[in-house]
Amino acid sequence: MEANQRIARIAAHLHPSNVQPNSNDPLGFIICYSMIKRFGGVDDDGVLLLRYGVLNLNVINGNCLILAEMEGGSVLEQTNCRAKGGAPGFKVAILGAAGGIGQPLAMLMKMNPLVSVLHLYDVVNSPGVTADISHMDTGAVVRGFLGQPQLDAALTGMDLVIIPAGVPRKPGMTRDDLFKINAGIVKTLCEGITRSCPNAIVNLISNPVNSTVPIAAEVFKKAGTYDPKRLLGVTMLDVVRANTFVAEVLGLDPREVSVPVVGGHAGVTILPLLSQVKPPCSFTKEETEYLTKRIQDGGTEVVQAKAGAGSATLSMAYAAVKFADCCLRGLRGDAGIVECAYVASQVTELPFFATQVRLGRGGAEEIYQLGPLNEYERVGLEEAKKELATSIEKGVSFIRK
Ligand SMILES: NC(=O)C1=CN([C@@H]2O[C@H](COP(=O)(O)OP(=O)(O)OC[C@H]3O[C@@H](n4cnc5c(N)ncnc54)[C@H](O)[C@@H]3O)[C@@H](O)[C@H]2O)C=CC1
Ligand SMILES: O=C([O-])CC(=O)C(=O)O
Repeated sequence: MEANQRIARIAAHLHPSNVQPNSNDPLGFIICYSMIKRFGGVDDDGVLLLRYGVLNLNVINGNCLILAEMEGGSVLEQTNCRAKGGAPGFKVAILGAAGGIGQPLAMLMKMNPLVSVLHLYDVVNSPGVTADISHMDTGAVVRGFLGQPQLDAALTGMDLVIIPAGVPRKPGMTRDDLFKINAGIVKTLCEGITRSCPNAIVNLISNPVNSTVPIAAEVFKKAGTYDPKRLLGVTMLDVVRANTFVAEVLGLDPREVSVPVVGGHAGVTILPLLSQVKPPCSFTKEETEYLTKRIQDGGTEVVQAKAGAGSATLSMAYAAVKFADCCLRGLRGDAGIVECAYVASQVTELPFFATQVRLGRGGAEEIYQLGPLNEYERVGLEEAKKELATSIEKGVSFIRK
């Protein structure tokens, strides 16, 4: 029997969750190691013993094997397949999965019933995080990917890519101070997306979001894969904070409060629209000033409290999952999902702006206008736009230069 026929026969006997096509080789398959063992095991020389005969395999330590080009020596690669799933759902990749945000985000996404496959990519420690999270008895299959050579494999076939990769702030820094390092990281990761999953929804967390989203857009434009509806800067943490702080002032449960936060994600560009809070309410001048400042400085509050050990990670992971879940429900076709995000926009004269958007199968399918603003918010809007314009231009010229 031809080697490829034998591989196909092995594959045919496995549950679909244990076998998938190898995107690098049309005749190859990726098969879970545990299944290989069930079919007879691999001896010390890497010979796979099967009912159907013997395949010579070059085993690389790991849990998952890629079978390809079986004649004239085999090619196997590790992809760290640990769990089995098979439930219908979406394929999600987290880039920067071993970081302060990445780890709790990965854990929470593993708990999300809409996720069937979870790819965890980082340049360090992703095998450890993957092994750890893969023991959770939830449905999603988890696979780990380490370092740039595995970026494309991490991204292949993904429906949603969440990016918390990059350095965080230390006290005294602005988010813009992170541009130098994070701009290049975001560029590299987005280039991977253009190659491996150009139709995926992208949730960009890496700071400075006001600039990294324009960077991503330029990378996608350059590759001819740009769909503005599918690129979303994550500003959900501003909304989460606003809901919490407003609820404190009003003496309400934060889950009952909804505050639109528009503009961008840094300092004065974070503009909470307190005149549009639900349930409808009013604030004194002092309350308005206190709340606006606290929401705008929420990130700095955490950076200072962590005193050099990074910025918000746990609340950010919570916010990222809340937002990702909305994106997945939108992809599923659920109606009426509206959240704030930093997107390509015509709401103001700026090319990017955060507002409420309706999430659907295509991503941000509808972008809502700002609605009526009071005088305090109109002044804030002008200030926000000035700073945003500079940050957007900085991101665009990073790629165009
Ligand atoms: N949008 C938002 O609301 C928020 C954004 N952030 C931002 O998120 C980013 C990550 O923050 P943390 O998780 O606290 O930082 P962290 O340093 O704990 O984790 C970052 C991870 O990114 C990885 N990484 C670095 N270069 C990479 C590359 N080229 N490819 C893949 N992974 C790479 C690192 O190895 C590390 O595991 C920061 O830029 C931070 O400012 C943080 C909080 C809120
Ligand atoms: O403040 C930071 O550097 C991290 C961040 O974006 C936030 O917590 O909102």
